[in-house]
Amino acid sequence: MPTTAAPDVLEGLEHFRRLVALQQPTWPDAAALADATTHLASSSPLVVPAEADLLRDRLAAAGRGEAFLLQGGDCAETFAEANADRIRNKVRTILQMAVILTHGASTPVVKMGRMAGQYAKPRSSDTETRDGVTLPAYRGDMVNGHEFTPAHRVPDPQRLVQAYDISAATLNVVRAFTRGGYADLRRVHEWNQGFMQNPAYARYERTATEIDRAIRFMDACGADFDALRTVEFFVSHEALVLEYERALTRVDSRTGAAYDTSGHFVWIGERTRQIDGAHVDFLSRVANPIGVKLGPTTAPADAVALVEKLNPDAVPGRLTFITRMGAGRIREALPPLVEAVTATGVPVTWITDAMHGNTITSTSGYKTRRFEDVLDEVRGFFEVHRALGTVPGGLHCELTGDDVTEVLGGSEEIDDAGLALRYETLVDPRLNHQQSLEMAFQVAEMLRRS
Ligand SMILES: O=C[C@H](O)[C@H](O)COP(=O)(O)O
Ligand SMILES: C=C(OP(=O)(O)O)C(=O)O
Repeated sequence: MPTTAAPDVLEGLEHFRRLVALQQPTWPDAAALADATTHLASSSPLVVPAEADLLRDRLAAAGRGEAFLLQGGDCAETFAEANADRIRNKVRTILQMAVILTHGASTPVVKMGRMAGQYAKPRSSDTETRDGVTLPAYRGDMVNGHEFTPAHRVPDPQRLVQAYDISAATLNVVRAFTRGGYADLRRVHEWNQGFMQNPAYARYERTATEIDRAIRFMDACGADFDALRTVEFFVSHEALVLEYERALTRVDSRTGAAYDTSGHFVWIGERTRQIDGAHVDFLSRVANPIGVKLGPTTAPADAVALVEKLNPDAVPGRLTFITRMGAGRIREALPPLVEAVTATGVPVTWITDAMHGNTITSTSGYKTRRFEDVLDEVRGFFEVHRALGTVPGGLHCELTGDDVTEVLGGSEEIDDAGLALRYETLVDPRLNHQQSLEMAFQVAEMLRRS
């Protein structure tokens, strides 16, 4: 990775500091922050530009309807859970969903984790109050600790370094699982082991058997299966804490362009997508494929302005709009945006985040979502694109590979009381392993029809 760059590129990467950056931690110690970012700036990149370029091509294919993006992972990764078992469970869930989608809809699936960097969260409120005590809100392990004590809630810049180190270790495990034989399609049955006792798993098992039979047939015909041993797997996170993203941005000697090497794909959240804000400015200057979340209040003119600023050269795969409207709003809110953006002639990949517009509080007080609402938003997303003749390019989900009980419904019918059994997320509720597979079966049918 090169260290030299045209001065205007480097200067441009600092411009965000003159703009309003929402949702940033209030770091109490400027010198400690400078130490941490200096350390990060001299550390190795987590991903390299060529990988980001490859992903851009894959997302361009998804935007044309020649592939489908599956992006999933925790709402907020935690340092404590960055162990091989949890990482494997997440990777396996995404691989299983991808198999279901590929098999069900005969479409190549681009696999991407919300992983190896998803350590910072925007919050509705800067503070949290419990029993009369008010402390800074938890903003993700990259910023402060979840434990409700004054010491844990103070933003600590050393956490930026820890986030980098743990992301590097996570990526190492992800690369080992996806390239070292675990992801070999011939092991499609093994991924399901121990999960046979409910309808989603039984249905997965039937899919796996069909794939197995096809592979054995091709094997008998003398096909070469080396390509099945590894899968392409990309990592992504919300580019929220700009000190972290800036410190990991490097200039590519091949082209002189800047790349944010903290992940293959980074996105701007619904709360930080202001056209004249720091986040949009910073990501306009890196060459990675990037995303922007669009919520139900997005005006068509806002979406068009984002297209013009973030993809001025109309590069296919450069810009993904991740819509998160809510099941009740998507059918009205999405069409004007798609129409306005389509009229610009700039290629954009549209994907649905059917989680963030559907958050409710259960009667027992848990932040949750109804599986049926999530599914209905995905349905609405497909309907809108089908009606407009545009392409539903992918699915963005908060999910985990574990048997948590955070989202209501699904074939196990998690109810209000059931939420208490294994509610582990630190911020937003995730689909569990089984709900994720159920979702994939439903989406495969929608994709096949579209
Ligand atoms: O996943 C994201 C959350 O919706 C976001 O961080 C806000 O959460 P909050 O409303 O609990 O602060
Ligand atoms: C905060 C998130 O989403 P949004 O910006 O859409 O609210 C998220 O995806 O973690």
